[in-house]
Amino acid sequence: MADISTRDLGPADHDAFHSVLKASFLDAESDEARERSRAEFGHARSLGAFDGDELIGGCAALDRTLIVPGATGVPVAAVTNVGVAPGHRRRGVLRALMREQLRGLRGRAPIAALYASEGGIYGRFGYGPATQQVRLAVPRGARFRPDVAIDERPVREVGLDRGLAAVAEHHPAIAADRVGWFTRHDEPWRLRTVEAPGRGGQGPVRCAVHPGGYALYRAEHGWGLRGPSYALHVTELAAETPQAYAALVRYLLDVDLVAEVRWSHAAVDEPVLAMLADPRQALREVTDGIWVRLVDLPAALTSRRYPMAGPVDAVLDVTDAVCPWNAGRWRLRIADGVAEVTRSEAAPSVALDVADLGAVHLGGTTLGELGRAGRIAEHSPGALQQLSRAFAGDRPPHCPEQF
Ligand SMILES: CC(=O)SCCNC(=O)CCNC(=O)[C@H](O)C(C)(C)COP(=O)(O)OP(=O)(O)OC[C@H]1O[C@@H](n2cnc3c(N)ncnc32)[C@H](O)[C@@H]1OP(=O)(O)O
Repeated sequence: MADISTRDLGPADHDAFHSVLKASFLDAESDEARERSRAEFGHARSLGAFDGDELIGGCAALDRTLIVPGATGVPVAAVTNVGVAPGHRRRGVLRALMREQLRGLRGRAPIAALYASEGGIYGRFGYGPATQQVRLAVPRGARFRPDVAIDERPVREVGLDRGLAAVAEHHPAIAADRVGWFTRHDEPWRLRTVEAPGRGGQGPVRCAVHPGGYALYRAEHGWGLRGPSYALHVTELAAETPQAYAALVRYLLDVDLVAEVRWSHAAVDEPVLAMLADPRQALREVTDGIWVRLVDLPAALTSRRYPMAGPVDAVLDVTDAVCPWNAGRWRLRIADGVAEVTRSEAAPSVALDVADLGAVHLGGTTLGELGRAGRIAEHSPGALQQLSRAFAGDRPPHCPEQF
């Protein structure tokens, strides 16, 4: 590692960074992908690792706003594009990048969030899995329960411009109380989610709009001996009322040629699950969603609310091997759902790692379940249960967006 250095990347570094990322993910390079990447690079803060003059690894962070418990939008560093060239791995390059990135994020965002390519990587850097997502598949024509009300106003297929106008119209109101959703004002989302070519045989993004919401989806063609067996892949389906949601799902479930409608980022409590007459028609696979890291512990814990909490006065003894400014004892007082966090010398109520606080930050994972796994030491009887309730949310957090 002695010969490895890190520094911020500027526009002149883009092409080398892009090549490292493509090599890291075993992707082919193309002019189109490079130009899309250049546009996104302009919105990100990117960091490179160099072996001499050669760029051999990097990572990036986008300045975004995330809805956290209490329905507050807080700044978050959305970490993405992490890669180390295949010939330079397992020599500590990622470790150097993560340390430097987190040092640089201090003072800019109280938390960082990312999707992990592999589940074994990021816990050691203080990230904890904070949301879950569901891969969901529902067969064409699956019937709704008779009591499901559908807003009968029509769903229409529209072009991308009108589809994005519908997103702009509906998304702010829908996202406002959805913990784990990003606010949507930004080009990176459009570049990554809408304009990127479909993977695995999926076509371009199509838009279906309803007066109360929208569906963005991609079609994957398929023809079998018994006839067509297309799949529709939902990129994002959001509606302001259950009736408008039902109208959009019904529309997708009834498209001709299609065998199955699939979500890759559905919520654990995706409403369609409770709408089906036969819930077994929905096949589900649950995976981790976004991982959260407290960059600045007191700023993070005070930037969210604790709607489920009674009064709390506890001392947390926190380990943080990567960001030493978070480590040590913190007194957490919560009153009326609002937290105050100060340094403390008092005896700890519980001892835990900063990654555990990241995991519970959005109110999905609970301190109780981490405690039952032996990850949290309780020094004051009852403290763990009290804190577990305080951090919990009333609905599973969910991030519908890949970044
Ligand atoms: C947010 C995102 O963008 S996620 C995308 C991450 N990128 C990828 O998956 C692309 C393919 N992989 C890579 O580019 C690289 O293998 C990386 C970035 C995952 C790791 O880079 P490296 O420089 O090899 O990691 P580094 O040597 O710093 O390892 C640090 C630690 O992580 C561990 N580690 C590294 N990669 C992995 C892995 N894939 N699974 C489990 N542990 C891992 C190392 O063993 C080491 O452990 P230690 O703390 O016990 O010593």
